[in-house]
Amino acid sequence: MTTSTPEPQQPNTPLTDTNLVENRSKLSKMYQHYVEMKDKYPHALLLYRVGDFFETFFQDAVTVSRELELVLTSKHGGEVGRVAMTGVPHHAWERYTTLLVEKGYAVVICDQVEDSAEAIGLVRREVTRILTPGTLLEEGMLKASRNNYIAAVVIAVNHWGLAYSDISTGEFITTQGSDLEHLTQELMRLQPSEVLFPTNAPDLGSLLRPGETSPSLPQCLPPTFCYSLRSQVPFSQAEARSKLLQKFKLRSLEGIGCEHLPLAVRAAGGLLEYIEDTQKANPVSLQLLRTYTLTDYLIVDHQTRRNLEITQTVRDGTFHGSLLWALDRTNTAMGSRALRRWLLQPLLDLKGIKSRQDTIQELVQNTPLRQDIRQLLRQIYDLERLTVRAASGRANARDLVALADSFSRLPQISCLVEDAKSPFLKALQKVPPILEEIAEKLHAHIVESPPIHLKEGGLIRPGINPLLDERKATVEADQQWIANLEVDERARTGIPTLKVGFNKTFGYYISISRSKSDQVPDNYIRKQTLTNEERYITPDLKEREARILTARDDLNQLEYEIFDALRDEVGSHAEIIRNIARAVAAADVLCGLAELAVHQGYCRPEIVAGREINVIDGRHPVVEQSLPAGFFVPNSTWLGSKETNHRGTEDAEEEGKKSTSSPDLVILTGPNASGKSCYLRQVGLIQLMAQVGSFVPVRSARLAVCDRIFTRVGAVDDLATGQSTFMVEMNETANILNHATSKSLVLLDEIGRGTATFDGLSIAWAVAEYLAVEIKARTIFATHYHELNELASIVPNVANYQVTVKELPDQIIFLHQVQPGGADKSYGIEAGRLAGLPAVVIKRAKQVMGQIEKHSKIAMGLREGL
Ligand SMILES: Nc1ncnc2c1ncn2[C@@H]1O[C@H](COP(=O)(O)OP(=O)(O)OP(=O)(O)O)[C@@H](O)[C@H]1O
Repeated sequence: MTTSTPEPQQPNTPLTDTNLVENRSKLSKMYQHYVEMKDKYPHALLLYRVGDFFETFFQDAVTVSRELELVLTSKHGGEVGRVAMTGVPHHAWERYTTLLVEKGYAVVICDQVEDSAEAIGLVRREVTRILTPGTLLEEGMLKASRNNYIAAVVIAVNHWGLAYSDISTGEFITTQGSDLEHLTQELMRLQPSEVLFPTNAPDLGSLLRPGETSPSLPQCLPPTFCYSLRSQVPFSQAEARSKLLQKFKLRSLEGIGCEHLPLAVRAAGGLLEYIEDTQKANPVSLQLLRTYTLTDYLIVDHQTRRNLEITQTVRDGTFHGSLLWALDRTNTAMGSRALRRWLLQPLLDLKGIKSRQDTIQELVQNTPLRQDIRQLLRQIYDLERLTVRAASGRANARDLVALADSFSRLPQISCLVEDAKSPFLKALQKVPPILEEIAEKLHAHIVESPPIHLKEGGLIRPGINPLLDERKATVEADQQWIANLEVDERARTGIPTLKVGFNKTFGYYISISRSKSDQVPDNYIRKQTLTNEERYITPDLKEREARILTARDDLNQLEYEIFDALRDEVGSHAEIIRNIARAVAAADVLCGLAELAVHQGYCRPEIVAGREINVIDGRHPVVEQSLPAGFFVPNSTWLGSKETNHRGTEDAEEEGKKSTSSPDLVILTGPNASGKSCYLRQVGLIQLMAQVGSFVPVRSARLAVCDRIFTRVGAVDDLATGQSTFMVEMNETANILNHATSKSLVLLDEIGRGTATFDGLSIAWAVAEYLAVEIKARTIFATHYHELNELASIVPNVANYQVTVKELPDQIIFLHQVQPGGADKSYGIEAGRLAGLPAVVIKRAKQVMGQIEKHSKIAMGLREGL
């Protein structure tokens, strides 16, 4: 972000930059205060409360007017003349602020903190909240089905620390690593809305919007995120550590696993300081910090996540058509967020995978149990976010009723799972009794449909607080007196059109048409004359009115205090609620996966030791759902097994008994659009789903756990980094060859297409050979280079498969079947014909191909040492 020297302005044009105010004492008092506040937050937009509006002035007014398409106007700012101004109604601040934050701005809310009627001189205003993309808590600003992460990064040479939090759920996690590439990958997994980075650079304090760069940011930080450049101080080891100890009331960080991870501690401490700084009046309630290690999870890098379309499609970035879309049958917002997290972080740990599988299996086998739990889950609100709102004093009465309603469902769920055997259902067998007590109390205290506003009464039921009831009775009696007044006075005065009314300026009044004003009794005091009516008050009426107004204020205050105490009580049990919320979220994910398994015919994969990937009749979970039922052609996969190989052919049972080994690397050929990419992704998705603990779209499967899944799919120019198609392809391939192990699954869809045919073919050959011979990674290599089929005759752990088509005289029928053997034709010219290339071009292409085939003889031969 750059700051430029402002241009001098014409004398009569409104000031659009605080830096243009040469003598601040010439500003009126309110603007002097505004400018003082603005100095403290030069990189944020300052929304300043003036009466019923939040107003922005000077440069902020210009920005807000441009970004929100609001009228830019001006106001008198004292002796300096007019000042640029854009305002939004105060009750709609959330809507406008959300738009600004979504555009990557930080917004500072400077609100009135005293009643303007009681203020002596300038109304006191203070910063009550700073909103940045990563620190949102307001319900309307967050997406229910995904976490809103804020991350902090500390880099020391080649090592890094990364802490992240979703303050709307209280999740707070840290880790440390030694390869900057891993840091990039973690950030890409998390997709944080904001990343803090400590620096001493001059642009300290800036919030860089996506795409904006700064020399302070190291290359490994992807430019697609918002970055907050923060001071180094809170990120220092001493500051950060003591901040964490103090926050979590600990004597050492040993118990949470990061005492010896200085970079993780620095990132977490710096993040905590920022979170507290932005929340001001209502400190956020965070869970105890947790430490994790990257090696605890299956590594799925960003390219692979993208290629396998885990959370969004490659083509247009939509959720519809992604794996998450195909698998999500959850019934709660917590479950939906958890499923996303699980898919982005599959497991390596066999025990973890099996306990998820056991739970799904129990739910698949017990349909009434599954359906009853799902029915109850639908009635459970977002416990995670509601709890944070209660604990940070932000929940309204509807939030507390939602919590109470949800707590009341928990004992019903626990009854349902009373006899359950699997770990995730057992976790719901015991509901902490305190939650039932809280639910009862909340239901007893708060009315069934409370209003949104907390300070206007109508929250608390009668019979809860004698003082409250007494005051309510007095107000009601006085209101009744006023209600009767109209009837009584009509009788007394004999004026049938007499009315009692109320307005904000005069309060209650008696209205009489002017023609009858001569019949007005002596005790009426005239207050206002309109065209056709006279308005009067009486001392009695004013006395009642004063009593009602004061009593109503007291009443509302008392109701608020009772509510506030209830909210605090709920907040004080945040930890207990969170534990149950976690259990509910997991149960929801697993119920959803079980439901999916039943409806889509998924099976439990057998997770085995070793390197085997053995799938009988696998299907692509997303493509299958997009096609009419029964249209998807299942295909089997056999990789990496040294022993029994049970194949998915007709005589599977027979073959299953044979003791043959399956290849490590498969060369997959087949015409365009025959289904190679689909098959490749299907294998990756089945493996990933299995490591999430889900059932998978197969007839049966034996799968060993992978340490990483790599994909290299398609060819796209990376315009953002200015890299050519071929360079992107080579970078990705290099990354695979440098990191894959014999426990990895590598899925390659075309290598070497972006360069001259022979260069491309040579690279493809060498890459395949290296993967099979040196790394022995389980690999499927889809290619149009049939020459690669020769590799199988030279290298023993390589096999050829093809996606078959049926060739008719004037068309090709796609069978989408993967079978042993290599395709001898690519049908590329045929595909061109189908796409509508002119007949003369097709004819000529066939001639040229004939010539090339006649003269070309490529002999790969043996690699040295083979
Ligand atoms: N097993 C299958 N059953 C039914 N339809 C399939 C199957 N596999 C693929 N398809 C359909 O065929 C279309 C083309 O598949 P895919 O993109 O995988 O072909 P491809 O061989 O990779 O083509 P290209 O070589 O041009 O990239 C898919 O969009 C899908 O609808």
